[in-house]
Amino acid sequence: MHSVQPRPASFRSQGPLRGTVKVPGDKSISHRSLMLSALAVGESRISGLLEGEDVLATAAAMRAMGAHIERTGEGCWTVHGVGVGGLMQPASALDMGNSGTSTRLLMGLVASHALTATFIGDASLSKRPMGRVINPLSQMGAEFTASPGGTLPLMVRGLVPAVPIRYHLPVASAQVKSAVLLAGLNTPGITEVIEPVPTRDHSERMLRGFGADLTVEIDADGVRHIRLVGEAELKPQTIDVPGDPSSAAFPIVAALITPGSEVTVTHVGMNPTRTGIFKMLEAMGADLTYANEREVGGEPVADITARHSLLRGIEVPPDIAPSMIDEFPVFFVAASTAQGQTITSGLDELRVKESDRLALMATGLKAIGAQVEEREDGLVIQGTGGEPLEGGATINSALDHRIAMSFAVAGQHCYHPVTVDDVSPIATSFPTFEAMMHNLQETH
Ligand SMILES: O=C(O)C1=C[C@@H](OP(=O)(O)O)[C@@H](O)[C@H](O)C1
Ligand SMILES: C=C(OP(=O)(O)O)C(=O)O
Repeated sequence: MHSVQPRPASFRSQGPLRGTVKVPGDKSISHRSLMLSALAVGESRISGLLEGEDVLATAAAMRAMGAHIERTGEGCWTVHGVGVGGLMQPASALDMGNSGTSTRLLMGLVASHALTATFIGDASLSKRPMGRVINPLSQMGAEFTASPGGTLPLMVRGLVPAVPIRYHLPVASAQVKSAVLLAGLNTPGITEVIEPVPTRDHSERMLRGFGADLTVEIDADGVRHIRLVGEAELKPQTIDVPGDPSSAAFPIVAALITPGSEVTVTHVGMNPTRTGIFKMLEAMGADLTYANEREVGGEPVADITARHSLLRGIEVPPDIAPSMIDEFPVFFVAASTAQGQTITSGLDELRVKESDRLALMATGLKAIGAQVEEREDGLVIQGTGGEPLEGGATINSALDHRIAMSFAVAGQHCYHPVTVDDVSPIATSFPTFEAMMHNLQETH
């Protein structure tokens, strides 16, 4: 896990950003590829795995529950799975670090296995709500002892056989959806998740890729009914993890707001449940072009080129939020230097991420001179019309990698340097971020 000592860093405007970069593998796909490989019988091979702390926490947990997981080269891993139903009692508490995805998805896996596991995490993760997965998993028969407010540390005792459920998602969350589906893997009968607003569908795609019997039906109201036949047998796979669009958003926004910039990010995942950020930036007038569009391991991929653009403020439709949920912090940075007003709403979920991302972004952006109104469920931002922001402040990033990276990007287009109080959490999702930003400044 990242260092206990905070590591502050300053980010300043250093002229145009130019060059071609590759961002690390998709975090969501990386977690799932380790989990499903660990449940297949035989050897799976993964390339392009994100070697960030969140994913390493998943790898350590799957090892602690019996899978053989080995790193064979940069981003290359082999996994010998134990089979669905074969997870073993871990010898000690599973340390999830900063990772909500690891925690919630693994709670699902444990819920239908004959074992008891304790989940612990860092100060940020220990504040995040787990009731949203405890509820459906309790209906399936798992037992929980959680800290007050349904938080970590918590203990899960799985039930075998678990009880299949039909679960209406009360919140648009791919983590909740995935927790229930993963619990359904070792549950007799059909586990169904009903999803009124689509969220990232990597679990569905990958479960099918591993040979699970999973169907998705979209009814007349556009509601998705995801049905998984339990007691599945998963077959080992070879997985090439595409680059993470959530990580690509940082150099792309940096290029869009910094005059004279042109940056290409190669091999970016373009799954339509993830590309809301690019659509919204384009709606603001961003010059984005896509090349080399192809499919990699069941996921669409492209190379994206971003050129400096004068962005115009927009109203973001709330139903697009799940497809850009992690990109709002950096999107707010883009809005702060756009022409006119950007209005966002329906973003209550941002208050329960690694930090309260609405509050932290509003406070931080105001501190560097942006005009921001914080509302209950969104921000309203009056942009500078392309002028740099003032900068010259130290930002509280509250153990949140995306807040830290967003203000690093903001620093590219400020009159005075922006200091981020602690950049060490960036290693949870994007260990090469600082080096990449440096390269984009140096290649010209
Ligand atoms: O399923 C996933 O891999 C994720 C789902 C999202 O969380 P929610 O399900 O809480 O929206 C996202 O914010 C997180 O970074 C990764
Ligand atoms: C919310 C995030 O991750 P997690 O929920 O896995 O901690 C994120 O990466 O922005």
